[in-house]
Amino acid sequence: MSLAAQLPWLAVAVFLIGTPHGALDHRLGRQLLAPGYGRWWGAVFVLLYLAVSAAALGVWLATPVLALALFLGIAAVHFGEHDSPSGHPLAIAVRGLAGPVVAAAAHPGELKLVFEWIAGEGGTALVPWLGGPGLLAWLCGAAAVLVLEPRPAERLELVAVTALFAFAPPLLAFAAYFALLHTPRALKGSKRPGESWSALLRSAAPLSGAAVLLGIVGFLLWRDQMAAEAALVRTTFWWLGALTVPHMGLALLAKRTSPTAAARSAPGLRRSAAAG
Ligand SMILES: CC1=C(/C=C/C(C)=C/C=C/C(C)=C/C=O)C(C)(C)CCC1
Repeated sequence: MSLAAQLPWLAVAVFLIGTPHGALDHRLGRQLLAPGYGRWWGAVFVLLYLAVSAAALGVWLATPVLALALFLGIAAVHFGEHDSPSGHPLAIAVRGLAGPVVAAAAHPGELKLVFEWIAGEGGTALVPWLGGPGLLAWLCGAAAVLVLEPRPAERLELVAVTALFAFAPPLLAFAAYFALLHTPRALKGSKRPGESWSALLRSAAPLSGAAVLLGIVGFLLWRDQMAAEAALVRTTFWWLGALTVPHMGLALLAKRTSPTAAARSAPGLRRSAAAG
């Protein structure tokens, strides 16, 4: 499948299906901020969230290659925490890095082009690192997880995700992983006891709309400077990067102040908190 043909899938997976799972952050924000700021908690939340996102965007603008490397690392922790039930650091690293490392080994040419779109020409230099030494280290870690992990479902999921990134082209593989595995699981973990799916999605609607609007603005700004394909891919991953930083920071803060409250809003943390 050509890169251009993968783009609609990427856009649907990220902006339509994936957005609501981050757009529930205001619930955690309220728990954290309402006791101190009363009815002003919403304004404080929006200001802090935007400030952290803007700082993350600043890193993308100032040093895109470093930002891409950091993004891959941060995302690995995010995905690994959500998707490895054991909560063990090795399992987290192996699950979280499966996509970048396997895609770099199996589809180096295509990934180089995608990284060039995201971070400029320098971005391509990350691919041989990921697909060479990265792959070797990852294979050792994955072998250890497969031997030591007692849950067949976790072993099977690791094999399935590896196969997905090995056989499907990178952007399509990411779209499938994000829309079919990561987002449903994260949304399910955010559901409060007794809450219906429609109530959950209604609660995510305002911030989802705002976030998608930001994405559209980003795309229109980049579109003047590069081809539409590159603008869409750059916007998508910069946008994900800018929103993932406050999203994870909030979950971390909540975990420190109240592990049970955090567990209700962030499924990855529930597992880690439960694990210790
Ligand atoms: C750029 C890129 C990749 C990495 C994507 C990442 C790291 C996404 C992170 C998303 C997050 C953190 C979402 C939060 O909800 C892949 C899959 C290696 C291959 C295709 C190009």
